[in-house]
Amino acid sequence: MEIDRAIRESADRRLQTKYRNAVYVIQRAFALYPFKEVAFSFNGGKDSTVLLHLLRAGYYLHQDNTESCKGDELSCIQNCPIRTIYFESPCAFPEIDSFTFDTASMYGLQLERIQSDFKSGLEELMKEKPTKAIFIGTRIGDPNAIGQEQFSPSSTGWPPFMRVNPILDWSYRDVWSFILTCKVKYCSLYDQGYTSIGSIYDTVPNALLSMSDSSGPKGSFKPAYMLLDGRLERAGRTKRSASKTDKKTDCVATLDNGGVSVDAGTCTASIIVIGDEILFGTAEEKLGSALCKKLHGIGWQVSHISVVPNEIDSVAEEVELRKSTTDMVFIFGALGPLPSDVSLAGVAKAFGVRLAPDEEFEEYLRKFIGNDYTGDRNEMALLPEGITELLHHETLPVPLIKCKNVIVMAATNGDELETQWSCLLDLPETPISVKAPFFSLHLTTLLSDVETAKVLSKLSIEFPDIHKVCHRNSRNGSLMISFIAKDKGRLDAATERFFNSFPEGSFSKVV
Ligand SMILES: Cc1cc2nc3c(=O)[nH]c(=O)nc-3n(C[C@H](O)[C@H](O)[C@H](O)COP(=O)(O)O)c2cc1C
Ligand SMILES: Nc1ncnc2c1ncn2[C@@H]1O[C@H](COP(=O)(O)OP(=O)(O)OP(=O)(O)O)[C@@H](O)[C@H]1O
Ligand SMILES: [Mg+2]
Repeated sequence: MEIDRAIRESADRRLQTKYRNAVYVIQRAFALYPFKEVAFSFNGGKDSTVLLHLLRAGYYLHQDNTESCKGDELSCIQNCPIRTIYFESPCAFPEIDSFTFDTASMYGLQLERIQSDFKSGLEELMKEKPTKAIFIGTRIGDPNAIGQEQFSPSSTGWPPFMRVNPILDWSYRDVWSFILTCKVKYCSLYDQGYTSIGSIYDTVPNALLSMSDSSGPKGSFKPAYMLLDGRLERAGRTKRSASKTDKKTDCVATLDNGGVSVDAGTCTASIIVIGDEILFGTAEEKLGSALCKKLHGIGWQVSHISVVPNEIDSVAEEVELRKSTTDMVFIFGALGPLPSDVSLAGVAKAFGVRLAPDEEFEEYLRKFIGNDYTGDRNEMALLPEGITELLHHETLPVPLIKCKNVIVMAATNGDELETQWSCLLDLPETPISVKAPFFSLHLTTLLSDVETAKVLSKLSIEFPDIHKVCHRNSRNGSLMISFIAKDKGRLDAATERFFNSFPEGSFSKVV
């Protein structure tokens, strides 16, 4: 069978492994479900094109080989008459439509064209023809891949079937290595700079493949397989706005402040420090406090700093709690190859996903660590599956890791934090938006706690929006009081009311 032969004859060990694993998943599915109750979701895209040929290989290997291919060329090519569903749309590219139809007819696929949306289309399909499993070309990194495994039951609210994702762990590069190694046809749009294809309204060629600057005529693009950084595969897809349930929408409205974009509201952060060394008293916690200062400096409010032991469950519990109550969670510590380095496992557990090898991160580590970095199963390259974004800045040897609204900081001291923080803010698409600043007034007084307490309590009722922070450095020394707020007018009104409640000269301002 030509696909199996092409892969076996190639010298690409990585591709051979990916191929073997995907074909194994396909063979398992063919063994588990009756062939008539299995469908292939095919849309002419590159991922489903790869899947088509894997299915042909998997079906060929699953069957008695002599049965399925008797030397007749046509029967060998059309060896997998699998039910194939295509959800048609008036917004699809004509090139996608024609490639889908031509390919289905060339390989003898039993095409079922569906005119409604995915969910209602599948509901209808299930009524007409029992369907137990559907092969889908979803890959890690696709927005809908989060939490999926190679076999994942359809979601609640969807008709019941098994989603079979044989190429879930394939990278962008794996997809193109397969297509080019097997020399199979693909949709012509990929030769015009499209790297991931949605509808005609939300898809343009990937600007990273543009040749207008140097190598080619204006307005032309290199083919999709020339894209070096697979993470930018969806750069030609216009972004959807954040969902209403996404807490980050609180931070969306922006004011323009002399060229620096400043968000109007406040964002909240929590900081989790993972450190047995702190809990055992052998080291002091410094990074949390330093980051707190930095966040305050850009108008963010830190609502919680915690120190947890180096245990997966403790980290997972804390992350789970904080990720849903604050806009951003920052984690320090427990990052690396040591047994105590549990931060990423804790984050994965908190989000209910597994740790999976990340090819891009692996490459950064290999460059950074060099010869000591061995094998593609190195544990340091295992990242929470489907939720990880690498935040790369040219100053950093290895990108920072962001999983949804959790950022795992690699800093182990103040200097490193300084660098990573600057890089984080300097990213073109930084997840940390600068907010309107806090205004504050800091005072000291020799008045007793009892004398000030009553006035402060009354002030809290009238000015609940003003933070009042009181502390002392010694029991007999002066009391320090800070008033902090975003609204300068309210801050002035509150402090004036406060001053008026005491004899003149009771307070000194601290600059
Ligand atoms: C055959 C098939 C099965 C799907 N099953 C589910 C599902 O069980 N749960 C779900 O939330 N979405 C399901 N989807 C929708 C996909 O998650 C996703 O929204 C769709 O592929 C569109 O991707 P896009 O928004 O990136 O274009 C399914 C889609 C297809 C084609
Ligand atoms: N209109 C559709 N009809 C049938 N299956 C679809 C459709 N849209 C998506 N799918 C399924 O979802 C998978 C993932 O879609 P996705 O758009 O990410 O990949 P692709 O279209 O194969 O490649 P690309 O990322 O280049 O667009 C497809 O491989 C296919 O299995
Ligand atoms: Mg697509």
